[in-house]
Amino acid sequence: MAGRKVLIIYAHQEPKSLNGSLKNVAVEELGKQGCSVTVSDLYAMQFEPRATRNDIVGCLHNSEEFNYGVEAREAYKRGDLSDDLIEEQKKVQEADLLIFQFPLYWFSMPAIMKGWMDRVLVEGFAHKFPDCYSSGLLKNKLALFSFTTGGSKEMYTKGGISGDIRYILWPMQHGIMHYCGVKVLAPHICFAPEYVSEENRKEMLLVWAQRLKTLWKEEPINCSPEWYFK
Ligand SMILES: Cc1cc2nc3c(=O)[nH]c(=O)nc-3n(C[C@H](O)[C@H](O)[C@H](O)COP(=O)(O)OP(=O)(O)OC[C@H]3O[C@@H](n4cnc5c(N)ncnc54)[C@H](O)[C@@H]3O)c2cc1C
Ligand SMILES: [Zn+2]
Repeated sequence: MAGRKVLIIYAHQEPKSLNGSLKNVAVEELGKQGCSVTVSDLYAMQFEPRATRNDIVGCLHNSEEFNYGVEAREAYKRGDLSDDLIEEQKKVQEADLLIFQFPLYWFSMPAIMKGWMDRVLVEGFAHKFPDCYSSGLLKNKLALFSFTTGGSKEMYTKGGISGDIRYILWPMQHGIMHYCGVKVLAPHICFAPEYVSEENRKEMLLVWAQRLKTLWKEEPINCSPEWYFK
């Protein structure tokens, strides 16, 4: 929808990958709609995934015993987080929609993206207990997890060898985004792109472009345990 702001957090090393193409499709389609689209290309940025002392500029709140969560929270209050974190938080703050685009790594997101979650979603910025879930500090935003797999759709079913794909989404969608108050749109999954024909892959990109055309009319999922485990 024209005027909406979208942040794509993208984790793939290779621009020619299917993930790269899916990211390009989103940039193009949302751009056509008049959205302003920003991409955090994590590998290209050489984004630091480790949560360390380096994230805090200047003196520590407690220099005797380092506690990352406490130090990040206090540094956020003082405006003393490292520049890369301040930059990412600004992008998140401005966005109406966050799209996470990545290949599934060990039933999860790649470490570089998990590092983005660990470092950017600081207490005081994204959540502050009891301001979590429906009152999380990033409420009024939407998130969408768009990813590719090695395994087939059949493998990722309840009776399948890998179990329902929704089990994998619980930590990412509920544990991270919902915890921070973000409403979650249905995930977009391209199963096993390496093992299908070129034609099928082109179809996957078309389906994604098609979905994006009416994305702003979608209702968020009911992000509760039942959605994942019933
Ligand atoms: C460390 C690690 C852990 C993993 N863990 C898991 C796991 O737990 N579960 C699981 O299921 N999988 C797992 N995988 C597999 C991984 O999820 C898949 O390899 C990945 O999702 C495939 O996506 P890709 O973008 O990298 O594919 P690519 O190999 O980049 O893309 C597939 C093909 O699409 C082609 N392509 C790109 N653009 C277009 C276009 N516009 N039109 C047509 N074709 C195009 C590319 O050229 C390529 O030939 C793991 C992989 C690694 C490395
Ligand atoms: Zn939830």
